[in-house]
Amino acid sequence: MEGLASFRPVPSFTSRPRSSILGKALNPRRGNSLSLPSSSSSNVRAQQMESKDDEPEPNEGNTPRNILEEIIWHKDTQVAQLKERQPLYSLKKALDNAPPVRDFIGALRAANSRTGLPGLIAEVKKASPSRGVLRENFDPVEIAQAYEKGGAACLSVLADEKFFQGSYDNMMAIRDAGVKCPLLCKEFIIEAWQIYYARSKGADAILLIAAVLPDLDIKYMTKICKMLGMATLVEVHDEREMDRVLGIEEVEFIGINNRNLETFEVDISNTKKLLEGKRGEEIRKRDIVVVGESGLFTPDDIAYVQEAGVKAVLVGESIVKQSDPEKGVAGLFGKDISLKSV
Ligand SMILES: O=P(O)(O)OC[C@@H](O)[C@@H](O)c1c[nH]c2ccccc12
Repeated sequence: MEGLASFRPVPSFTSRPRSSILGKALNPRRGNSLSLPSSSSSNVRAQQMESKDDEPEPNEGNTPRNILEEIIWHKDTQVAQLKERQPLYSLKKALDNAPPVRDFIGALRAANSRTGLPGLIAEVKKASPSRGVLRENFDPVEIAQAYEKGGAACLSVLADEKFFQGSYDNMMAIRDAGVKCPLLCKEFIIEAWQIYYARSKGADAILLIAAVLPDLDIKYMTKICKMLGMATLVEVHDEREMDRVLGIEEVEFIGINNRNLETFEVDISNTKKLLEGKRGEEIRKRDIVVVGESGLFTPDDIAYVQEAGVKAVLVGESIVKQSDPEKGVAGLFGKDISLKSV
């Protein structure tokens, strides 16, 4: 597989990566369906759904097989357009004006030792493909400030517009409003260009999804983040992905998503399963910070994933839905974890 790593050195990166998910079946750049517009892909899907046959339709590689593929497909087209407007060389210049990077992992560790509970990455999330709109009156800055007051160590800000109704403007507005929590840019990253873009918009950390990227890309992108002073949260969902990611020595920050991004099923015992036995041992030995992600609603849920070995949690729905997200944080942990509580 031709990965990003083959395009090193970093500064001259211009080529497009081939992410594993694109390569699997539906790279829109390959085969007969170059840059298929989403409208036509949904037409194809609609036709397939009308089929009376229960057998899965043979996928010609011209329609996404699940939501994650659909998102990645769309992202691919979107990034190509953005890159044209702002090529890497000009993006790199813009980095000089970006706000200084904050220590994302350090903030989580500090919160963990301060409270004795997992550090909270509170997510500024308006909507998701699985849950629809979570909050109608959505003021990202107000929510971010409430999370911070409530004791969140870090924030995650959705940047994807089409599927999550997020934006980079939200991230910048939160930074400009004086919020001190380090920011994770919640985006579907398929190209190194996006990392520079996220940094230029004030991100302190990015997410890499193991289901989307081959190992070489994860390794290469992690190195770029390090060079930029950012943290890289590498997200896994199953044992196979965890083992792949543990095989990459640069990785020091892992998220276990309890939600399957292909089916949307959520099961918080996934965090426990992936931290059992040898995997957990290695994680402790390497002092990797693990984040329990998705589907966490109650103090019992937090205690359960903490017991499993996480030092941090990533929470969106349960706190963003509260009329007062600051109180939502206290409710989630079963106690006041704000700075004023100690
Ligand atoms: O709203 P929840 O269930 O608390 O989940 C938050 C976060 O884990 C989830 O938004 C998430 C985790 N990994 C992702 C990758 C892409 C988009 C979203 C996500």
